[in-house]
Amino acid sequence: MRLEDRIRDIQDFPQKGVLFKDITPLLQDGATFRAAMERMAAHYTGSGIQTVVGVESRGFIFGAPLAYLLNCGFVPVRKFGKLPAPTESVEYALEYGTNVVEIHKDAVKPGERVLIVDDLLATGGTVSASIELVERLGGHIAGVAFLVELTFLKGREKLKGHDVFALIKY
Ligand SMILES: O=P(O)(O)OC[C@H]1O[C@H](OP(=O)(O)OP(=O)(O)O)[C@H](O)[C@@H]1O
Ligand SMILES: Nc1ncnc2[nH]cnc12
Repeated sequence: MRLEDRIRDIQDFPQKGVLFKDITPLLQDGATFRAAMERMAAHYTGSGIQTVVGVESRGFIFGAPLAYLLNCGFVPVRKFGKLPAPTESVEYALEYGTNVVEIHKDAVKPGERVLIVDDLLATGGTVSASIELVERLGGHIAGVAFLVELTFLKGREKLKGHDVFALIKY
């Protein structure tokens, strides 16, 4: 099964010049969504991941089932102002704009082996901010996983020293 057959290109979304990779057709097809989750989980079986961190909002779609398959807890990294308890915050730049992400201060314990998950790696700003949040709490980044990597945006260069895995590369 070719996962990329169920990812569609939308030109000039959300702004002119951006070729948007739309993952909704993949999610819509149960067999393809399951195959994607099982392939991602297989990559981390036996790697000792203790917690999966998913990045709002598309990272939640992949992070929660991955945590379930790996028998781990799930921790949300959320956009500014959404988490109710005390948080750490980091500002970052996106392919289109800037944003702030947050994590609950008590969400990760020092030394915990954390896997960060998002749907897509573009410039790497979002995931770098998420790594910083986890590291401020003393967590160990055991891996960073994506459904899609846009290699031409060179986000991987921002993630040097980390184990980066993507199921589909463009
Ligand atoms: O590598 P980067 O350049 O940081 O871009 C990748 C990020 O951009 C998208 O999220 P977006 O902020 O559009 O939010 P969404 O998940 O709520 O759609 C995507 O889901 C990643 O989180
Ligand atoms: N080109 C793109 N397609 C889908 N999601 C994105 N997030 C950042 N850049 C993106």
